Amino acid sequence: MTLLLEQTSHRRYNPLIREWVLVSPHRMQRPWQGQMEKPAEAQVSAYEPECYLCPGNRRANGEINPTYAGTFVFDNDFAALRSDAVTTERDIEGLLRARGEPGICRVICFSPRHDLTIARMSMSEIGRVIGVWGEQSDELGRLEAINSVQIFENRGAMMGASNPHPHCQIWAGNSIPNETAKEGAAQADYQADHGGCLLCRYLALEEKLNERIVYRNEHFTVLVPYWAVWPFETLVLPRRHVGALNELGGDETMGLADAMSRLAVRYDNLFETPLPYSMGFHQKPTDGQPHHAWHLHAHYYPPLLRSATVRKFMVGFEMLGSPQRDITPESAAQRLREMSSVHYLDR
Ligand SMILES: O=C1CCN([C@@H]2O[C@H](COP(=O)(O)O)[C@@H](O)[C@H]2O)C(=O)N1
Repeated sequence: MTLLLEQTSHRRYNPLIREWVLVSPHRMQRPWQGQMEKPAEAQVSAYEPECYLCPGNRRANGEINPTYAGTFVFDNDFAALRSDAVTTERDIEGLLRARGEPGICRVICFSPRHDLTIARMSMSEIGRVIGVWGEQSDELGRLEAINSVQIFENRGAMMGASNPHPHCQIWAGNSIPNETAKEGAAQADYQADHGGCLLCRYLALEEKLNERIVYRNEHFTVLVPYWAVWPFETLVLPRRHVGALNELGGDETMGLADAMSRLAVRYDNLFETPLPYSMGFHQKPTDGQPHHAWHLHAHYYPPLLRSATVRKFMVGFEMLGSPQRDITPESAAQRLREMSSVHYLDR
């Protein structure tokens, strides 16, 4: 019996970064005697006296947080990018190259409540966070030295979050980072070669095939991309061709809030644990170019593979060859679709 291509080891192409992923659907049965992760606990107290992000508390640099009632934005006390970095360059024989990278890093607390997460916040609370993302992107993007605004959330200690208080980060820099540059070039080339938007065409194809859709509303679609690398990786796409968060209309903002909430609830229900992930928005660069081809989107990269304690590692072949995944994107999407829309803590 001849196997279908997707039933045995095969590669899938990611047109956004123009790289290949190895898919091994037959591999999930392998025994695991490796590392077992400590499952994340749902936070139970709405206020933690020792939390650097809770309202009214002292941060590590000695500053006192305001007793904020909604969101709270502050410049990162330990910023990875500094606004006083010089933009000189060094080039030794074209092999040793360096250049200064000025920028601004900020932290956005989603809520004064230490125990909330996107999965547990109300639509209006999430909508307010999205509004702040748009305002911050607009403010930072207008600065001469800023050409890229990267908003991202590391959720859970497993994904490097240094604090469980609901928050995210913004790194706004002078240069366009690697992944953003790759995706921008692929979208621009696709537009030039095919006369349309890569992600508009991809979304239309996925909705026609209906094999990897997780959730959709009038304005946003959540799907497991055909080329997904992380087991339950998802892509969140606006249905309208829009390039940045600050271009979303009011209904679209609430549509994004709905999509993020529904996805986060399904994620937590997957292994009945607050699912760790790193997520972020890819918006068009703020370098003053029009970037007509750019289609705003969010990537979610959760590391857990089979349970609350077994994660996927990107090591070995993934570091030396190409990313590899076991379960197929289609089966991951089906698992997420089947999850209840009621959070397991509300049952
Ligand atoms: O007092 C503090 C604690 C944490 N932070 C900053 O908050 C950020 C928390 O984000 P992460 O959980 O993704 O690490 C982190 O970058 C850290 O530098 C402060 O700026 N001040």
